[in-house]
Amino acid sequence: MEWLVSRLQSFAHAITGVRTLLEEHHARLHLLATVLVSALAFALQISADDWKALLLTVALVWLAEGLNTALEHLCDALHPEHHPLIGKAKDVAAGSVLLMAAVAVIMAGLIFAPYLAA
Ligand SMILES: Nc1ncnc2c1ncn2[C@@H]1O[C@H](COP(=O)(O)OP(=O)(O)OP(=O)(O)O)[C@@H](O)[C@H]1O
Repeated sequence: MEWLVSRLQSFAHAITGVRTLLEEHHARLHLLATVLVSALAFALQISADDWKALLLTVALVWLAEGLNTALEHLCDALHPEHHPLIGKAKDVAAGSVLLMAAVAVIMAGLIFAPYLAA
């Protein structure tokens, strides 16, 4: 029973983490993009394989954004003062989100183009 309560508490913490992530401006943009892309995929009735590629891409963008946000909070807690390495760490994390978002745009183009052209 104690084990179950502890697992449920961990789950609740994870839900809190998702809510905290959604307070971020960029995460809200990702949410909007996720909803729009999913709506388009439903409307175009894309294949199961295309859904798999799309969901994996969306998940990777969320993973990058979540880790970026976590790292920002960690940096701010551990070293609130300005430091060049903190700046570098934040820039690299933000850069990986940017790269992943660019890949996601290309992926969306590759997936949707054949349906839109048909
Ligand atoms: N403590 C710091 N030391 C050095 N540079 C910093 C520091 N904090 C932020 N920076 C620089 O400012 C940039 C923006 O940092 P910030 O934490 O505001 O991220 P952000 O992506 O603008 O956040 P948000 O998601 O709130 O828009 C960083 O990428 C980094 O270049």
